[in-house]
Amino acid sequence: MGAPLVIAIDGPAASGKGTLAKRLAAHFGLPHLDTGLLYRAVALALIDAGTDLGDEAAAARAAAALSAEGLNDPRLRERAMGEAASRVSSVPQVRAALLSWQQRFAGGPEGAVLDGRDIGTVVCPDARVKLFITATPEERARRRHRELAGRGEAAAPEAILADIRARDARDSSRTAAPLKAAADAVVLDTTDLDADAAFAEALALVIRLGSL
Ligand SMILES: Nc1ncnc2c1ncn2[C@@H]1O[C@H](COP(=O)(O)OP(=O)(O)O)[C@@H](O)[C@H]1O
Ligand SMILES: Nc1ccn([C@@H]2O[C@H](COP(=O)(O)OP(=O)(O)O)[C@@H](O)[C@H]2O)c(=O)n1
Repeated sequence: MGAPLVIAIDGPAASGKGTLAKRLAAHFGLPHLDTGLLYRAVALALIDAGTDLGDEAAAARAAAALSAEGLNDPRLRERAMGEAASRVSSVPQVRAALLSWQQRFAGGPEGAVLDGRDIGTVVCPDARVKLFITATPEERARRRHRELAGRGEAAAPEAILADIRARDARDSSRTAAPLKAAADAVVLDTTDLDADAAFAEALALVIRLGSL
């Protein structure tokens, strides 16, 4: 078996990083972790317990108690959960509790594909391949709107754009592991690429950067 292939994929909301991560993982036969689900699950645990999302100690306890089964709840994909996850994810104790989980996942013998906000900067700083996926806020809002509508969750497109802008601002400005491209990440702007074209570009980058 060759050296493990760890692929770190970061980027803002609805940039397409999860779609790419899933397809790359399938292509290379690697396990995939959508790390946003961990933060969404912490937020959902607080909501289900009727606890204020601003209660940092409760958020840290929920992060420490997280179980893999909790990540299958379909409510995690709801629109409000992205915003709630963004709030709890700025708590350093929450991030610390989830870090070892993510690093254990990435440390398997074949490697792994992880997508999130701080994979290339904090979780897997030694990843062989780091991609930072972007698209304009308007295009990301269009994608998220289509996705939510497809699942029967209707919302005004302008409200989704406002969500995306607010989340970008919060995720980029927080002190703990802010959203940003690692210095050695390659940026892929998918604004004018459909999902297949984005995958073709990402695959070519992984092959080149990973010397595969
Ligand atoms: N390049 C693309 N062009 C158009 N739609 C896309 C593209 N990439 C992903 N999508 C769609 O946009 C939505 C958000 O993609 P997703 O991968 O979940 O983004 P993220 O993980 O960055 O939040 C999904 O419905 C997905 O199918
Ligand atoms: N590695 C990560 C992943 C997500 N998050 C947080 O969790 C929120 C939800 O992430 P997500 O990836 O599920 O959201 P989308 O990009 O799919 O909308 C983000 O807005 C971040 O605040 C994070 O801080 N670090």
